[in-house]
Amino acid sequence: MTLKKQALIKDKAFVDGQWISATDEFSVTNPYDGSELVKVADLSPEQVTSAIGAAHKAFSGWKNKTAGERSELLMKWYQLMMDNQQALGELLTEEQGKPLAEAKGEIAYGASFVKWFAEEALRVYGDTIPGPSPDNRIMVLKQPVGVVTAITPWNFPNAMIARKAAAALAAGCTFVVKPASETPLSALAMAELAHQAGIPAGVFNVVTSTDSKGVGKVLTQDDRVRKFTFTGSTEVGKTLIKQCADTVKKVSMELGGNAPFMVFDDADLDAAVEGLMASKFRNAGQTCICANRVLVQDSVYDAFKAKLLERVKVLEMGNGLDDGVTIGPLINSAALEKVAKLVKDSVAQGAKIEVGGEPADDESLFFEPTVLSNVGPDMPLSCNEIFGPVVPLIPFKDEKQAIELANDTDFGLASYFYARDIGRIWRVSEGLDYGIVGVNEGAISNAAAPFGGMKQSGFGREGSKYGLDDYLEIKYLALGGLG
Ligand SMILES: NC(=O)c1ccc[n+]([C@@H]2O[C@H](COP(=O)([O-])OP(=O)(O)OC[C@H]3O[C@@H](n4cnc5c(N)ncnc54)[C@H](O)[C@@H]3O)[C@@H](O)[C@H]2O)c1
Ligand SMILES: O=C[C@H](O)CS(=O)(=O)O
Repeated sequence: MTLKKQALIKDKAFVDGQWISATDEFSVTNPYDGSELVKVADLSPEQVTSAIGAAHKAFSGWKNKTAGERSELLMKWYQLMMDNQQALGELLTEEQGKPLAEAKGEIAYGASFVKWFAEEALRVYGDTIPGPSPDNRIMVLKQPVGVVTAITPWNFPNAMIARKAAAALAAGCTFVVKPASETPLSALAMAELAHQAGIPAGVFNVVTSTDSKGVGKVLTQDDRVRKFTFTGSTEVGKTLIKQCADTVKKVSMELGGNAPFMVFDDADLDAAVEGLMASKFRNAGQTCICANRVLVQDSVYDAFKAKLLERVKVLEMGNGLDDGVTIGPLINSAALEKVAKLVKDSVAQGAKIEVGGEPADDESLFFEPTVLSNVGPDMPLSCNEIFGPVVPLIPFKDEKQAIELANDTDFGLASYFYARDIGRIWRVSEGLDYGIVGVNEGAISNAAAPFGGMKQSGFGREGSKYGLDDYLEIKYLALGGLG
């Protein structure tokens, strides 16, 4: 069923199957021009506690549905998302800024997790294990952990929620999410479609609030919550992990990144350029898996740079709703200032701007698509997650140095390299300390694959057959007296 976009724009939180208001409201704006889209209910921590109560109340009914019943409801949710891909995409572009083609792609990507886990819901298998004696048997049950709470970021306001909620609901858990206050509309539209799919009250709840810290404490410290999952910065993730400790919650963290993108002398340079364009400039560089450091072997450095500059120079900034626009605005002024400072400070240390290098103008949130050469591994652009459309080119001499440079970071989420020698492909793939390695591939996001990081990029995996594990308890039955 296709809805008009207006029917999907919600200004209240969704709790226990009801749209609820609050004493205060906050404004949601379009980052393209700063215009206000809508004012949304600004829930208090007390109201979020009530949302947890609703999820707690709904848990028994939801976990006692059959796997087939949960699967059917998730599949209906999936279909409604796809039926409304255009309207959901437009809504996402307006609140987040990414080009409409990317936004519609995100809707399909988020929906693919709902479909994937609708199918995985039917495969929550246990074990029978040979017993220690003739009258004993060992059995393993897998059961839903219970109430799950989540906090998600603004850069993928649909998919980061779908990736968590679909797994949680498939496992039989109930779910309360606080989306980023920059981009709550996509989450609220998802709630409307969950309701229309017939997902019962209290199973999927969206709490909107600007009180991140106060609401975060509720979502991480309420003892009725058995699992907390977060996607966002490493700094905030560390705080939230600590807040979960007192009630010993299961925790999963999808945090920051600093992805190396390596081009070896045996790479297909045209393919490497296309792979870099796909990875780096998606969402104007505002993704956790964007190529962040581009390491190019000396002998192909100039040829690769020339090919890259040709592609970057034709990128088009503008309103994401307009045809042909490939680069949207950054999310806010703080993000723009951060990117500009990283570039300025790196230039001051010797980096050379080949194209771009500045905010597009004095009023908007656009940063010019940028390439810098002669970037050192210790410069600010190399040591920080850029989160903008900026490519730092870093030369390297050999494979050993490339791997050392790539691993020289506290992060371990995504990495990429282009090479064609099979021995090199195995050596480099096994030598990289990252949860994800793109080999001759710059587009790595897929619901069938285990997404997640190592080191300070977090722990847990989302998507794939592994994605349900974080939402299940393993129960061991020791069966005696069977002789
Ligand atoms: N690993 C992944 O899958 C993934 C995906 C997207 C973004 N990220 C990371 O997220 C960061 C960018 O997103 P962001 O700016 O929204 O991150 P952020 O950590 O600032 O915010 C993420 C969410 O946490 C909330 N929040 C902020 N401070 C909080 C606090 N003290 N207590 C509770 N909640 C709090 C925010 O309101 C938002 O909803 C980048 O580092 C990026 O790499 C990682
Ligand atoms: O920003 C980080 C996201 O996890 C990237 S993706 O949506 O998984 O591709």
